[in-house]
Amino acid sequence: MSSGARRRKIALLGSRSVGKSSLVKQFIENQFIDSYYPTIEVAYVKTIVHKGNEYVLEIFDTAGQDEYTPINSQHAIGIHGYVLVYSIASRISFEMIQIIYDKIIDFSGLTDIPCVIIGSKSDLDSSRQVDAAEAQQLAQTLKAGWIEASAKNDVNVAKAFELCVQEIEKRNPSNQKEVKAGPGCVVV
Ligand SMILES: Nc1nc2c(ncn2[C@@H]2O[C@H](COP(=O)(O)OP(=O)(O)OP(=O)(O)O)[C@@H](O)[C@H]2O)c(=O)[nH]1
Repeated sequence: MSSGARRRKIALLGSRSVGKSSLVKQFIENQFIDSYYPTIEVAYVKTIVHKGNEYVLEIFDTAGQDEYTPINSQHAIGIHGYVLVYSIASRISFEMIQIIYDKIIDFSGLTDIPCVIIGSKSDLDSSRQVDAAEAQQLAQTLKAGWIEASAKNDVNVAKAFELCVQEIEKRNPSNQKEVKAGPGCVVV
C-alpha cells in the first residue's frame, strides 16, 4: 500500500442468504461456492484503484438481518459506505432494504448515507420477483447507487464495490485536500 492510499470501510447488509458472502468472496478471492454457510462476521481487505486513486477497502461481511435485528454499532460507527443486498429472486429480501436503510439512518442520526443497493443472483432471472425498474426507483429515492450482479457468474461484482466507493467520494468533495499525517504534521 502506498502512503497516499485512502482507507474506506464498507459494510454489507441484507437478509439471510441473499449472497452477501458470495459477492465478497468473488470480489476478493475470485471464487464462488455453491454451498451455504451462514456468516457470523468476517472482515476482508482489498486495494483497488478508482479514478486514478488508490483505495484500501475494509469490507465487513455481516450476518443476515431480519426486521428485528438491531443495527450493530460496529456496522454503523466509522463506516464510510454501505452495500445493501437483496436477491432479485426474493421479494422479502427487497422489502428489507428500506427497513435496513431506515435503521442505519436512525442509528447514525444522518439524513443521507453513502450506499449502493445490489440486486444479487441476477443469473436467476427466470425466478425473478423484483423488477429492475422498481429497484432503481427505490435507489433514486434513497439517493443510492443500484446495480444487479451475479457472484455465481462474476457479473458486475467489482463494479458494485466501485459504485460504493463512488457514492462515498461523491459526498466527500474535500477528499482532494485530505490531510495526510506525516513527519511534518504538528498537532496543537
Ligand atoms: N444462483 C446464484 N446463487 C447464489 C449467488 N450468490 C450466492 N448464491 C447462493 O446463495 C446461497 C447463500 O449465499 P451466501 O453468500 O452465503 O449468502 P449470505 O447473504 O452471505 O448469507 P448469510 O450469511 O445468511 O447472511 C448460497 O447457497 C450461494 O451459493 C448467485 O449469484 N447466483
